[in-house]
Amino acid sequence: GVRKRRLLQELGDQKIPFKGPSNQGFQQLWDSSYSGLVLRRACSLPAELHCRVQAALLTLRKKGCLLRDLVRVRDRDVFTSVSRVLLGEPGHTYRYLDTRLFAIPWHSEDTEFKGQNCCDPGLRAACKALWELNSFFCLDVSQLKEGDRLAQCAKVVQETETKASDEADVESKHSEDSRNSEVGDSESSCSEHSPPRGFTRSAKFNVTLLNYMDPAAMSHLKEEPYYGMGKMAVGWHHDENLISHSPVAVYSYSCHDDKGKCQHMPSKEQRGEGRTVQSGEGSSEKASWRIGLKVAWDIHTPGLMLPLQSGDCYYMRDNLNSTHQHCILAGDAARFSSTHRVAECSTGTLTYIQSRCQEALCNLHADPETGSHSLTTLRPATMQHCEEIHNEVEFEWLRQYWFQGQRYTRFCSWWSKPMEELEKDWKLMETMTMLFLAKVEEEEEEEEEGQVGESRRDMAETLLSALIDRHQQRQTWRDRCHSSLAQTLPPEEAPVDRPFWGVDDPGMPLPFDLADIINRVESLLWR
Ligand SMILES: O=C(O)CCC(=O)C(=O)O
Ligand SMILES: [Fe+2]
Repeated sequence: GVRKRRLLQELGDQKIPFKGPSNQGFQQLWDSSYSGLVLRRACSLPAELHCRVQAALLTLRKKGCLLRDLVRVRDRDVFTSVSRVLLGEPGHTYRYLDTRLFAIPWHSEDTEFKGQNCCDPGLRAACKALWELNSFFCLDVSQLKEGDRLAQCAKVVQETETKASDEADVESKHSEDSRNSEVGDSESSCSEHSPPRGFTRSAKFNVTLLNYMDPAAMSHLKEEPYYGMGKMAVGWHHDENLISHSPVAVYSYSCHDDKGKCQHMPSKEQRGEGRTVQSGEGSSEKASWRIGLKVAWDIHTPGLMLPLQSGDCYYMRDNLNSTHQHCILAGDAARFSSTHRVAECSTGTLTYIQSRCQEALCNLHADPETGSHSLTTLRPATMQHCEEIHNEVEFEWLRQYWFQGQRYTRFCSWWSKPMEELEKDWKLMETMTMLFLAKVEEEEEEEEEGQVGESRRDMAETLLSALIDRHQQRQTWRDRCHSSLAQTLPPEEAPVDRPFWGVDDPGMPLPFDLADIINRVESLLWR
């Protein structure tokens, strides 16, 4: 907000310079200020992998899995301009812009045997292809060395300089690249004792966030404001929710018109870097997609702009993501990207939240005879812990999940059962809060006026702060669900405000609206 405004003010009408491959000093700039960026040209990936991945992306589009997210940016609801879907390790989630995405599990070799039937064979095959790409990236990133990076950089310049050259020239470079990418070859140049500078520890990418956008279908794309790089598909940002210093690997696929055909090697007319490039027959080339990079909060270092051909990959290594921002500049063709990440999942997996629920429910005792419930302890610290878990499961899981409508159950039922179970646990926690409240109010009656017991005050305060938090967050989710943007969604994608129940629902221990209860507990504390 403020920092950004100040930067734009300082800049006035001027633009900061940036360099692309055709500019003098591009390579030096890359080496000096963007050394964490690595480009892997399409030709250094196995051809079958390209074919499977590209077919998978088209399948996911055909099935309608890619959807725009209704995220929150500075307290405002906005749709992302790209459509997305998350794939990843079973039970993993990825949180960005106040939105938790739930991964469709990629069906790797080992999970296949467990006979899961959560999605149809076509979708399963697509997920598996992206898992294979993920495995390729895990290995490739861990093998990257300074030498490789420089070799790759040299090629960018080389290829740009010879852009007007014929196919034969490109063919020869392809074979050069595949030699370089052989494991044995690169191992021999590396001493085991001293990993070269810039060496990245082996990365285990646990999710990939897929992006898709067809610029032709977008009525308005923002202009890149600082450098004048052109129309942005994704504005300047750091990737959120990652293990610090972990790499990000991106596969870029721009699909040119003949659909379904595997085009991992860009044809001649697809290699241009911008509209300015003209090819032989007088037909103007299509503008390519580009990635923009800038040093965060710096208006002196020139920006870097890197055109991507279909099938190209890039890595953001080391701390590039934290020291720099990146944006995606739209080309003419529709484009997919698969962005592989090491998500920070300490509080973001299904097993994590399930075990949290178990912790809370330890404090709830069910009488085996009557089935009636009671609390095991009333210690404020324990109760606070339980109420926090209650809020966590409600707002970080249930409401996040249902806010995204039926989108998960439509394609893949993997999350359905776990979500039902989490909701059952949550409902037991509603019972716990009800019992806790009853205790706080009952002891009130037993005590003499004017004498407020310390422990009761503690209990009431603990309860009150959890209830206020819950009340406010329920309101925020109600607002998000009923926003004018949410109304524009078709029924199957529309946000669902769940859990929600009416005032006279006999199955629920407490009302949805907590205003009355909050008032009661507050007035009890004021005595
Ligand atoms: O599409 C890309 O190349 C990267 C998109 C991106 O920056 C993101 O999804 O965070
Ligand atoms: Fe990003």
